[in-house]
Amino acid sequence: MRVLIVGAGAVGGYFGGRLVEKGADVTFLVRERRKQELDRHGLVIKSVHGDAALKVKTLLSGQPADPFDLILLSVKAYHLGQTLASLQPYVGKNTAILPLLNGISHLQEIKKHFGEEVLLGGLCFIESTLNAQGQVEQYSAIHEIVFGELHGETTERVRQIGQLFAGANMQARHSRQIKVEMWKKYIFINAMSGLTSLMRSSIGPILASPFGRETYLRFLHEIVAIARTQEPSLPADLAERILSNMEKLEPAMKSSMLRDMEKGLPIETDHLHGALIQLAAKKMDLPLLKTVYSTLKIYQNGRN
Ligand SMILES: NC(=O)C1=CN([C@@H]2O[C@H](COP(=O)(O)OP(=O)(O)OC[C@H]3O[C@@H](n4cnc5c(N)ncnc54)[C@H](OP(=O)(O)O)[C@@H]3O)[C@@H](O)[C@H]2O)C=CC1
Ligand SMILES: CC(C)(CO)C(=O)C(=O)O
Repeated sequence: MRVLIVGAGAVGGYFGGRLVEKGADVTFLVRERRKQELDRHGLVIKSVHGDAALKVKTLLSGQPADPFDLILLSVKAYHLGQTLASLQPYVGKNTAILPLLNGISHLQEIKKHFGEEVLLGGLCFIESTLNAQGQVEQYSAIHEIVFGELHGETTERVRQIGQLFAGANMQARHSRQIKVEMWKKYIFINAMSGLTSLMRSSIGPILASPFGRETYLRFLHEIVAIARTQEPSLPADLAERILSNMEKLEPAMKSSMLRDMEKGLPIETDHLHGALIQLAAKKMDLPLLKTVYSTLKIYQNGRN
């Protein structure tokens, strides 16, 4: 299976690197600066699961290549539009696109470009970032991809993708309910990125602060209320379940959004918080979600 990883950043670099380590046929679609970095130093992973320094194949957008069997999409949401436009030559009638972005609205955007057939549902659980040397740093025990057909069937291509990941130094799981799982991850990350970025803290001190737990639960309730209008099969007690899972996480855990803010980088608040507000009925009362979104927009506009 020929695999194209689009974006050799914290997510694409990590999972793509784990596939290269396994011996899979992997190419990274990158931009000029990242290409030079990878050509000069290789793809370096510093991880709690073991370090790696790998020689990798790269492709610059516009360079000729046959369509790939699988495209793993791992760019930030604010780069998606221009990235999709550059992918056209590499998408053929047998290509599957597996997006690993946080959020939901990118599914529509990908469909608009390439139609419904190519698109799989996907998400990942990993805590990783690129350091100043362009090395992938990966911190906590979890390093998992979840994937599946949006219609839920177990097709030949998802079987093949399962085989691709099998034996690599990472976890991968096929889901027959990938859309629901994407919504659950979206709710989880919406709340986690929102509050860790708003309070500029990892999760432990937030939950331990005087009204931290209460605020977290209220925020989750707002988010779950919107999500259930879109995906009614989500359980009514999801906010409580997510909070109880959050309490089991390592207290030092941060969202990738907070890590990006600490580096002064752009953030995905339009894609995560803004897109959710757009899905909400006008009459819904969303004080926390709107506070988070407007605070993060102040950061974003300040950068601009
Ligand atoms: N990091 C994490 O812990 C997690 C992140 N996620 C999600 O995964 C997605 C990716 O995040 P992450 O990996 O952290 O982001 P990064 O910024 O680390 O990586 C994105 C990469 O995409 C590259 N890129 C941007 N545009 C293009 C393009 N047109 N062609 C080729 N490459 C391009 C950037 O390269 P360049 O150097 O050229 O700018 C960059 O290296 C996000 O939606 C995020 O929310 C999900 C779970 C965990
Ligand atoms: C919370 C985490 C690390 C889980 O994968 C994540 O998705 C992110 O920070 O973007």
